Amino acid sequence: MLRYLTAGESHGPALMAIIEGLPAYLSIDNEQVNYELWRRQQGYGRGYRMKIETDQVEFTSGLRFGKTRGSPLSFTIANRDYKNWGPRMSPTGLPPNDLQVVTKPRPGHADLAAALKYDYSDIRDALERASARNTATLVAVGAIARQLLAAFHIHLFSHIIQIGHESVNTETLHTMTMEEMARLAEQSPVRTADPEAEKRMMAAIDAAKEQGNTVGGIFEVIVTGVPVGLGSYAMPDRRLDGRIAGMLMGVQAIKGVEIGSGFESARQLGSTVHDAIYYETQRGFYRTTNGAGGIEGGISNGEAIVIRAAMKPIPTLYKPLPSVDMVTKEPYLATIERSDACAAPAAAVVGENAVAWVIAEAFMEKFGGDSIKEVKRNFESYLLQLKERS
Ligand SMILES: Cc1cc2nc3c(=O)[nH]c(=O)nc-3n(C[C@H](O)[C@H](O)[C@H](O)COP(=O)(O)O)c2cc1C
Ligand SMILES: C=C(O[C@@H]1CC(C(=O)O)=C[C@@H](OP(=O)(O)O)[C@H]1O)C(=O)O
Repeated sequence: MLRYLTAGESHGPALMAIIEGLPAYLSIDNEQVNYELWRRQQGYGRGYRMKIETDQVEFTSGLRFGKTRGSPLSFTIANRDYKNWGPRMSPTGLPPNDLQVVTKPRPGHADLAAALKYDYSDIRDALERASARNTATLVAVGAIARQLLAAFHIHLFSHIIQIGHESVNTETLHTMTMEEMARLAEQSPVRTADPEAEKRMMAAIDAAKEQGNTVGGIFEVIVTGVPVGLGSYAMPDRRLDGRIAGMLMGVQAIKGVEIGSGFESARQLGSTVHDAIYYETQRGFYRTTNGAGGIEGGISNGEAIVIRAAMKPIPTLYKPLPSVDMVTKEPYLATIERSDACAAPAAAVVGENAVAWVIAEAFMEKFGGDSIKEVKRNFESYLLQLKERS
């Protein structure tokens, strides 16, 4: 069983994670992990904080000479901004005399609900962990899972399909191969594969920013090379679609997830939605469409897994919505705080790595072994079983 746990506050000394259950002798390239962390920090619309941070993973256990040893793997990612917060975020000691507690909750953030739930007198105790800063650890965890998947030719990419009202032209995307889409998205400041839409999307972000506003978006994650058979219909919590959706909804500001034709499938007739099954001796079973998005009955069906997630606009607004001070109960207009105007391109990278984790978990459940050699043996034996049926 593969599992992980993360810890860390946004302006505390560091973020950290422990991963347990990786097979021994899996090669881990720390530069690959750093590359994913770098990708998460990019994206048009990000705020000043991203200029302060240069996220880098520092492994502290579980790796020797770049290979896992079957023991828990742990790492930290330093918060460079901590030096600017020092005593105000010190894990030990007393609060400084000049500490200003936060009592003004931002609509759309965790502030009010969390302060009431945990009985906090300082909203900072909520926002530090609620902050999407910790998506850095999630990305690093996913980047490690991704290296396991790559050993079995499973790959992922993501691209933005909508920012505010501006969406990609699906006709344009249909003329491209997945490799082209991935390459174009990688080069785009908003991570979209449609160069025409890119201009409109950047303008939408600029317009929101100028108005002291924020804007959300939709990203798509595509996973290729997943064999038939990950996940199960046997119990709801074993369904691959449910696990992917749960993981993505676990990311800050993600408010909707769909697999394949998703919400659109509710508007279409069954004959349009479902993917006909064909057979040829050379190819075995195959489909010519993928409305199911690669998952049927909670099980991967061998097609590419296609997932979309919707991100709401960032809650911290330069022109804030009305809210009430938790102590005085008086209405206030919040003081201006630095913030992202749009973080959907960054969220796409988070989504991609978060999905990698879920696929790796399901993969290890099916083919799990204590060494990478054992996992490969299990995997290859299953491929032979599939071949016998085709
Ligand atoms: C990559 C990323 C960056 C974010 N940046 C900010 C930000 O700068 N300011 C902000 O108020 N919220 C930001 N958010 C969103 C908040 O973290 C999120 O809305 C908040 O934790 C409340 O959770 P909820 O939206 O899931 O209800 C960001 C989210 C992500 C995924
Ligand atoms: C730090 C990150 O994102 C942060 C997420 C975030 C929030 O409220 O979610 C608020 C902002 O934090 P700060 O107030 O320190 O600028 C973002 O910068 C990051 O992505 O690494």
